Amino acid sequence: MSIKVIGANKRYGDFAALDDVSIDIPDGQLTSLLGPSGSGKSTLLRAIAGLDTLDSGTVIINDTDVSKKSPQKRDIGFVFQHYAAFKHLTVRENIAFGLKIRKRPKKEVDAKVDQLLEVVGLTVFQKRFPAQLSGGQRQRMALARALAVDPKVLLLDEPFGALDAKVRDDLRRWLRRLHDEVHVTTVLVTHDQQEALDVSDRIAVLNKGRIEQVGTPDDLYDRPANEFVASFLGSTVRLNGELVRPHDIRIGRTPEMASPTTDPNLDVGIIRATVQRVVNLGFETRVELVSASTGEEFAAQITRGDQNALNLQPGETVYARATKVAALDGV
Ligand SMILES: Nc1ncnc2c1ncn2[C@@H]1O[C@H](COP(=O)(O)OP(=O)(O)OP(=O)(O)O)[C@@H](O)[C@H]1O
Repeated sequence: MSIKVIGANKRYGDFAALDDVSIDIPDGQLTSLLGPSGSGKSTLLRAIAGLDTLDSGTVIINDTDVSKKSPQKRDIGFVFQHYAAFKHLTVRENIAFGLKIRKRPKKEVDAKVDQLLEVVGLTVFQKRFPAQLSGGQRQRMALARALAVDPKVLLLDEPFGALDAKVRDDLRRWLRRLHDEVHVTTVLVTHDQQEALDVSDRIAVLNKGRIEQVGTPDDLYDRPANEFVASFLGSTVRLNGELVRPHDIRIGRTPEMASPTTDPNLDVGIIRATVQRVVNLGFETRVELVSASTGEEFAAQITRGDQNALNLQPGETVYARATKVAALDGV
Protein backbone atom coordinates (compact mmCIF):
# COMPACT_ATOMS: atom_id res chain seq x y z
CA MET A 1 0.00 0.00 0.00
CA SER A 2 1.43 3.36 -0.91
CA ILE A 3 1.61 6.30 1.47
CA LYS A 4 1.32 9.91 0.41
CA VAL A 5 1.92 12.90 2.67
CA ILE A 6 0.96 16.27 1.21
CA GLY A 7 1.92 19.63 2.69
CA ALA A 8 2.47 18.46 6.27
CA ASN A 9 3.07 21.21 8.83
CA LYS A 10 3.62 20.78 12.54
CA ARG A 11 4.74 23.58 14.86
CA TYR A 12 5.64 23.50 18.53
CA GLY A 13 5.31 27.17 19.49
CA ASP A 14 7.57 29.05 17.08
CA PHE A 15 9.45 25.93 16.12
CA ALA A 16 8.57 24.14 12.86
CA ALA A 17 9.06 20.41 13.43
CA LEU A 18 7.62 19.78 9.95
CA ASP A 19 7.76 22.58 7.40
CA ASP A 20 5.55 21.87 4.38
CA VAL A 21 6.66 18.26 3.93
CA SER A 22 5.37 16.21 1.01
CA ILE A 23 6.51 12.69 0.21
CA ASP A 24 5.34 9.69 -1.81
CA ILE A 25 6.21 6.33 -0.29
CA PRO A 26 5.79 3.58 -2.88
CA ASP A 27 3.95 0.32 -2.29
CA GLY A 28 5.98 -2.63 -1.06
CA GLN A 29 9.23 -0.74 -0.61
CA LEU A 30 11.35 -0.06 2.43
CA THR A 31 11.81 3.69 2.75
CA SER A 32 14.02 5.26 5.41
CA LEU A 33 13.55 8.70 6.93
CA LEU A 34 17.13 9.73 7.63
CA GLY A 35 18.31 12.88 9.35
CA PRO A 36 20.03 14.31 12.40
CA SER A 37 18.43 14.49 15.81
CA GLY A 38 15.53 16.92 15.85
CA SER A 39 15.08 17.00 12.05
CA GLY A 40 11.45 15.85 12.27
CA LYS A 41 11.73 12.15 11.37
CA SER A 42 9.69 10.86 14.29
CA THR A 43 7.15 13.65 13.91
CA LEU A 44 6.58 12.64 10.29
CA LEU A 45 6.32 8.95 11.18
CA ARG A 46 3.92 9.65 14.03
CA ALA A 47 1.80 11.80 11.71
CA ILE A 48 1.57 8.89 9.26
CA ALA A 49 0.58 6.63 12.15
CA GLY A 50 -1.97 9.11 13.45
CA LEU A 51 -0.23 9.29 16.84
CA ASP A 52 0.28 13.06 16.35
CA THR A 53 -2.09 15.41 14.61
CA LEU A 54 -0.75 17.77 11.97
CA ASP A 55 -1.48 21.51 12.01
CA SER A 56 -2.19 21.17 8.30
CA GLY A 57 -1.59 18.62 5.59
CA THR A 58 -2.97 15.32 4.37
CA VAL A 59 -1.95 11.70 4.91
CA ILE A 60 -3.17 9.22 2.30
CA ILE A 61 -2.73 5.48 2.75
CA ASN A 62 -3.69 3.32 -0.19
CA ASP A 63 -5.62 6.14 -1.91
CA THR A 64 -7.72 6.85 1.20
CA ASP A 65 -7.40 10.11 3.11
CA VAL A 66 -6.71 8.92 6.67
CA SER A 67 -5.87 12.37 8.09
CA LYS A 68 -8.89 12.33 10.40
CA LYS A 69 -8.76 8.63 11.25
CA SER A 70 -7.52 7.28 14.59
CA PRO A 71 -4.33 5.17 14.59
CA GLN A 72 -6.42 2.01 15.12
CA LYS A 73 -8.32 2.67 11.90
CA ARG A 74 -5.20 3.18 9.77
CA ASP A 75 -4.13 -0.47 9.54
CA ILE A 76 -0.56 0.12 10.57
CA GLY A 77 2.01 -1.82 12.56
CA PHE A 78 4.30 0.32 14.72
CA VAL A 79 7.56 -0.58 16.46
CA PHE A 80 9.40 1.85 18.75
CA GLN A 81 12.96 1.90 20.00
CA HIS A 82 11.87 0.70 23.41
CA TYR A 83 9.22 -1.85 22.82
CA ALA A 84 6.69 -2.19 25.59
CA ALA A 85 5.96 -5.90 25.64
CA PHE A 86 3.43 -7.46 27.97
CA LYS A 87 5.74 -8.71 30.70
CA HIS A 88 3.38 -11.35 32.03
CA LEU A 89 2.76 -12.89 28.59
CA THR A 90 5.11 -15.29 26.82
CA VAL A 91 6.69 -14.49 23.48
CA ARG A 92 4.03 -16.57 21.78
CA GLU A 93 1.21 -14.83 23.66
CA ASN A 94 2.68 -11.40 22.94
CA ILE A 95 2.75 -12.13 19.19
CA ALA A 96 -0.79 -13.57 19.32
CA PHE A 97 -2.18 -10.62 21.28
CA GLY A 98 -3.47 -8.50 18.38
CA LEU A 99 -5.13 -11.48 16.73
CA LYS A 100 -6.82 -12.55 19.96
CA ILE A 101 -8.35 -9.15 20.64
CA ARG A 102 -9.62 -9.24 17.07
CA LYS A 103 -11.26 -12.55 18.05
CA ARG A 104 -9.69 -14.55 15.25
CA PRO A 105 -10.35 -18.33 15.41
CA LYS A 106 -7.80 -20.21 17.54
CA LYS A 107 -6.65 -22.36 14.62
CA GLU A 108 -5.90 -19.31 12.53
CA VAL A 109 -4.09 -17.60 15.42
CA ASP A 110 -1.94 -20.68 16.07
CA ALA A 111 -0.98 -21.06 12.42
CA LYS A 112 -0.16 -17.38 12.01
CA VAL A 113 1.91 -17.23 15.20
CA ASP A 114 3.82 -20.38 14.24
CA GLN A 115 4.64 -18.82 10.90
CA LEU A 116 5.76 -15.52 12.45
CA LEU A 117 7.88 -17.22 15.12
CA GLU A 118 9.64 -18.99 12.28
CA VAL A 119 10.09 -15.79 10.26
CA VAL A 120 11.64 -13.88 13.16
CA GLY A 121 13.64 -16.89 14.36
CA LEU A 122 12.08 -17.13 17.82
CA THR A 123 10.38 -20.54 17.62
CA VAL A 124 12.63 -22.03 20.30
CA PHE A 125 12.02 -19.05 22.61
CA GLN A 126 8.24 -18.97 22.28
CA LYS A 127 7.59 -20.02 25.89
CA ARG A 128 9.95 -17.46 27.38
CA PHE A 129 8.87 -14.19 28.91
CA PRO A 130 10.16 -10.88 27.47
CA ALA A 131 12.55 -10.39 30.41
CA GLN A 132 14.27 -13.63 29.38
CA LEU A 133 15.13 -12.33 25.90
CA SER A 134 18.07 -10.28 24.67
CA GLY A 135 17.39 -6.76 23.35
CA GLY A 136 17.67 -7.94 19.75
CA GLN A 137 15.29 -10.86 20.35
CA ARG A 138 12.81 -8.50 21.99
CA GLN A 139 12.81 -6.22 18.95
CA ARG A 140 12.26 -9.22 16.68
CA MET A 141 9.30 -10.18 18.86
CA ALA A 142 8.02 -6.61 18.51
CA LEU A 143 8.23 -6.87 14.73
CA ALA A 144 6.41 -10.20 14.75
CA ARG A 145 3.68 -8.71 16.92
CA ALA A 146 3.30 -5.73 14.60
CA LEU A 147 3.15 -8.01 11.55
CA ALA A 148 0.65 -10.46 13.09
CA VAL A 149 -2.40 -8.40 12.18
CA ASP A 150 -1.32 -8.03 8.53
CA PRO A 151 -0.87 -4.27 8.62
CA LYS A 152 -1.00 -2.32 5.38
CA VAL A 153 2.13 -0.50 6.41
CA LEU A 154 4.86 -1.08 8.96
CA LEU A 155 6.29 1.97 10.72
CA LEU A 156 9.57 1.54 12.59
CA ASP A 157 10.99 4.30 14.80
CA GLU A 158 14.67 3.54 15.45
CA PRO A 159 13.75 -0.07 16.26
CA PHE A 160 17.39 -1.06 16.78
CA GLY A 161 18.51 2.24 18.32
CA ALA A 162 19.07 0.90 21.81
CA LEU A 163 21.14 -2.10 20.74
CA ASP A 164 24.89 -2.42 20.46
CA ALA A 165 26.61 -2.02 17.09
CA LYS A 166 27.08 -5.70 16.27
CA VAL A 167 23.48 -6.65 17.08
CA ARG A 168 22.21 -3.62 15.14
CA ASP A 169 24.23 -4.74 12.17
CA ASP A 170 22.81 -8.27 12.28
CA LEU A 171 19.27 -7.06 12.80
CA ARG A 172 19.26 -4.60 9.93
CA ARG A 173 20.36 -7.37 7.52
CA TRP A 174 17.68 -9.55 9.03
CA LEU A 175 15.10 -6.76 8.55
CA ARG A 176 16.07 -6.47 4.89
CA ARG A 177 15.62 -10.23 4.38
CA LEU A 178 12.32 -10.13 6.27
CA HIS A 179 11.15 -7.30 4.06
CA ASP A 180 12.11 -9.24 0.95
CA GLU A 181 9.89 -12.08 2.20
CA VAL A 182 6.94 -10.11 3.51
CA HIS A 183 6.93 -7.06 1.16
CA VAL A 184 4.86 -4.88 3.43
CA THR A 185 5.35 -1.15 2.75
CA THR A 186 7.78 -0.13 5.47
CA VAL A 187 8.97 3.25 6.77
CA LEU A 188 12.06 3.19 8.98
CA VAL A 189 13.23 6.19 11.02
CA THR A 190 16.97 6.25 11.55
CA HIS A 191 19.76 8.75 12.14
CA ASP A 192 22.36 6.18 11.06
CA GLN A 193 23.37 6.67 7.43
CA GLN A 194 25.00 3.24 7.24
CA GLU A 195 21.78 1.62 8.37
CA ALA A 196 19.77 3.60 5.81
CA LEU A 197 22.19 2.81 2.97
CA ASP A 198 22.23 -0.84 3.97
CA VAL A 199 18.51 -1.65 4.18
CA SER A 200 16.55 0.89 2.14
CA ASP A 201 15.02 0.85 -1.31
CA ARG A 202 14.64 4.60 -0.96
CA ILE A 203 15.86 7.19 1.52
CA ALA A 204 14.32 10.56 2.36
CA VAL A 205 16.85 12.89 3.98
CA LEU A 206 15.32 15.32 6.48
CA ASN A 207 16.89 18.46 7.87
CA LYS A 208 15.21 21.10 10.04
CA GLY A 209 11.71 19.87 9.31
CA ARG A 210 12.15 19.76 5.53
CA ILE A 211 12.96 17.02 3.06
CA GLU A 212 16.30 17.70 1.37
CA GLN A 213 16.21 14.84 -1.11
CA VAL A 214 14.46 11.52 -1.78
CA GLY A 215 16.08 8.80 -3.83
CA THR A 216 17.71 5.39 -3.92
CA PRO A 217 20.84 4.92 -1.79
CA ASP A 218 22.93 5.21 -4.98
CA ASP A 219 21.14 8.41 -6.06
CA LEU A 220 21.83 10.06 -2.75
CA TYR A 221 25.40 8.88 -2.39
CA ASP A 222 26.50 9.48 -5.98
CA ARG A 223 24.25 12.42 -6.88
CA PRO A 224 23.52 14.32 -3.67
CA ALA A 225 21.31 17.34 -4.26
CA ASN A 226 23.27 19.57 -1.93
CA GLU A 227 26.11 19.73 0.54
CA PHE A 228 23.96 18.67 3.48
CA VAL A 229 22.98 15.39 1.79
CA ALA A 230 26.53 14.76 0.57
CA SER A 231 27.98 15.23 4.05
CA PHE A 232 25.24 13.37 5.87
CA LEU A 233 25.58 10.26 3.69
CA GLY A 234 29.29 9.78 4.21
CA SER A 235 32.24 11.84 5.24
CA THR A 236 33.40 14.58 2.91
CA VAL A 237 36.37 16.91 2.91
CA ARG A 238 37.04 20.18 1.11
CA LEU A 239 39.81 20.12 -1.42
CA ASN A 240 40.45 23.44 -3.16
CA GLY A 241 36.86 24.37 -2.43
CA GLU A 242 35.36 21.17 -3.85
CA LEU A 243 33.50 18.61 -1.76
CA VAL A 244 35.28 15.27 -2.01
CA ARG A 245 34.90 11.90 -0.30
CA PRO A 246 38.10 10.82 1.51
CA HIS A 247 38.31 7.54 -0.43
CA ASP A 248 38.16 9.47 -3.72
CA ILE A 249 41.54 11.06 -3.00
CA ARG A 250 44.59 9.53 -4.58
CA ILE A 251 47.96 10.00 -2.96
CA GLY A 252 51.39 9.66 -4.54
CA ARG A 253 54.98 10.58 -3.82
CA THR A 254 55.16 12.48 -7.12
CA PRO A 255 52.50 14.59 -8.87
CA GLU A 256 52.34 11.98 -11.67
CA MET A 257 51.65 9.16 -9.21
CA ALA A 258 48.76 11.14 -7.77
CA SER A 259 47.03 11.67 -11.10
CA PRO A 260 47.49 9.06 -13.78
CA THR A 261 43.86 8.43 -14.76
CA THR A 262 41.76 11.30 -13.54
CA ASP A 263 38.89 12.94 -15.30
CA PRO A 264 40.27 15.85 -17.40
CA ASN A 265 37.19 17.91 -16.46
CA LEU A 266 38.08 17.69 -12.84
CA ASP A 267 39.49 20.99 -11.76
CA VAL A 268 40.56 20.20 -8.25
CA GLY A 269 44.19 20.01 -9.26
CA ILE A 270 47.10 18.39 -7.55
CA ILE A 271 47.75 19.44 -4.00
CA ARG A 272 51.12 19.27 -2.34
CA ALA A 273 50.59 18.27 1.24
CA THR A 274 52.36 17.10 4.36
CA VAL A 275 51.35 13.90 6.11
CA GLN A 276 50.36 14.63 9.70
CA ARG A 277 49.13 11.29 10.90
CA VAL A 278 48.51 7.80 9.51
CA VAL A 279 45.69 5.88 11.20
CA ASN A 280 45.03 2.18 10.66
CA LEU A 281 41.26 1.60 10.40
CA GLY A 282 41.41 -2.12 9.61
CA PHE A 283 40.79 -2.61 5.90
CA GLU A 284 41.50 1.05 5.22
CA THR A 285 44.04 3.60 6.32
CA ARG A 286 43.23 7.24 7.02
CA VAL A 287 45.95 9.66 6.05
CA GLU A 288 45.58 13.07 7.68
CA LEU A 289 47.15 15.78 5.58
CA VAL A 290 47.70 19.50 5.52
CA SER A 291 47.89 21.42 2.26
CA ALA A 292 51.30 23.06 1.71
CA SER A 293 49.79 26.08 -0.08
CA THR A 294 46.64 26.84 1.92
CA GLY A 295 47.30 25.17 5.27
CA GLU A 296 43.89 23.44 4.91
CA GLU A 297 43.64 20.13 6.75
CA PHE A 298 41.99 17.18 5.06
CA ALA A 299 41.96 13.39 5.30
CA ALA A 300 42.28 10.79 2.59
CA GLN A 301 41.25 7.18 2.97
CA ILE A 302 43.34 4.60 1.12
CA THR A 303 43.34 0.82 1.24
CA ARG A 304 45.68 -1.01 3.55
CA GLY A 305 47.30 -2.50 0.44
CA ASP A 306 48.07 0.97 -0.92
CA GLN A 307 49.51 2.04 2.42
CA ASN A 308 51.65 -1.10 2.56
CA ALA A 309 53.03 -0.16 -0.87
CA LEU A 310 53.45 3.55 -0.10
CA ASN A 311 54.46 3.27 3.56
CA LEU A 312 53.53 6.89 4.24
CA GLN A 313 55.07 8.43 7.34
CA PRO A 314 54.20 11.60 9.28
CA GLY A 315 56.20 14.62 8.10
CA GLU A 316 56.56 13.43 4.50
CA THR A 317 55.57 15.56 1.52
CA VAL A 318 53.07 13.90 -0.82
CA TYR A 319 50.75 14.85 -3.69
CA ALA A 320 47.01 14.40 -3.49
CA ARG A 321 44.32 14.62 -6.12
CA ALA A 322 40.59 13.97 -6.13
CA THR A 323 39.61 11.24 -8.57
CA LYS A 324 35.96 12.24 -8.20
CA VAL A 325 34.03 15.15 -6.77
CA ALA A 326 30.94 14.44 -4.65
CA ALA A 327 28.84 15.83 -7.52
CA LEU A 328 26.01 18.10 -6.54
CA ASP A 329 22.95 18.22 -8.77
CA GLY A 330 21.86 21.68 -9.67
CA VAL A 331 24.83 23.37 -8.03
N1 LIG B 1 5.72 17.44 22.11
C1 LIG B 1 6.65 18.31 21.70
N2 LIG B 1 6.75 19.55 22.20
C2 LIG B 1 7.68 20.42 21.77
N3 LIG B 1 8.61 20.15 20.86
C3 LIG B 1 8.59 18.93 20.32
C4 LIG B 1 7.62 17.93 20.71
N4 LIG B 1 7.85 16.81 19.98
C5 LIG B 1 8.91 17.08 19.19
N5 LIG B 1 9.35 18.34 19.37
C6 LIG B 1 10.47 18.99 18.68
O1 LIG B 1 10.31 18.82 17.30
C7 LIG B 1 11.58 18.55 16.67
C8 LIG B 1 11.48 17.30 15.82
O2 LIG B 1 11.36 16.20 16.68
P1 LIG B 1 11.42 14.72 16.13
O3 LIG B 1 11.25 13.79 17.30
O4 LIG B 1 10.51 14.57 14.99
O5 LIG B 1 12.91 14.64 15.61
P2 LIG B 1 13.73 13.40 15.11
O6 LIG B 1 14.31 13.78 13.80
O7 LIG B 1 12.92 12.17 15.18
O8 LIG B 1 14.88 13.39 16.19
P3 LIG B 1 15.50 12.19 17.08
O9 LIG B 1 16.34 11.39 16.15
O10 LIG B 1 16.29 12.94 18.10
O11 LIG B 1 14.33 11.45 17.65
C9 LIG B 1 12.58 18.48 17.80
O12 LIG B 1 13.32 19.68 17.83
C10 LIG B 1 11.77 18.32 19.04
O13 LIG B 1 12.39 18.92 20.14
